[in-house]
Amino acid sequence: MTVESGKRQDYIDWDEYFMAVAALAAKRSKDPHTQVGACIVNEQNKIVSTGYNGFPLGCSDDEFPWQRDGDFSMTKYAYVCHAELNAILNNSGQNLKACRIYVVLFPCNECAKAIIQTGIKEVIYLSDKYAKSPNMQASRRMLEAASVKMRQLKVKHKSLTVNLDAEACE
Ligand SMILES: Nc1ccn([C@H]2C[C@H](O)[C@@H](COP(=O)(O)O)O2)c(=O)n1
Ligand SMILES: [Zn+2]
Repeated sequence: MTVESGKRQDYIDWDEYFMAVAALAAKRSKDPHTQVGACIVNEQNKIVSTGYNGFPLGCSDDEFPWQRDGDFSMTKYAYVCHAELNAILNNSGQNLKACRIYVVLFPCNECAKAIIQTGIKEVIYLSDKYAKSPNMQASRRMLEAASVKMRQLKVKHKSLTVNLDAEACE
């Protein structure tokens, strides 16, 4: 491989770039246990939308519960809008047909339905920590039946640092 042009060699590839954008979106999540981000990309490798898990508009992060256990209506599970659904809903009216979705955690069954119905053709995920749960199994079953590709991303760069110090850019 020639490096005669002097081109940088340790740049991130498209998959890592879009997954890093998803991971950055996850940093906006207020969920104390699991922060998920998603990034939707079109066939031209342009970002169409991003999202992270959080409560719907008008549902205060300080008033609604972040608990995982107890009565359903007293847990976050009754209220949280998942990263993938937020990314789908945040898109400003573009057709998502043939897009890819990069997501930090494998999509649940409800998000899988939305992914399929919008025409997204590929799910690229990092973690599959809930793979054994019935809702992830249902999700996989639906995505398979709908011929949505699924791929766990194996990255070259496990950690990327973003420097927001203005002086570091000089
Ligand atoms: N693919 C996924 C899976 C989960 N989420 C959200 C829903 C919750 O806010 C959190 C999971 O919480 P845990 O049960 O791990 O305490 O992640 C999502 O946005 N997308
Ligand atoms: Zn979901």
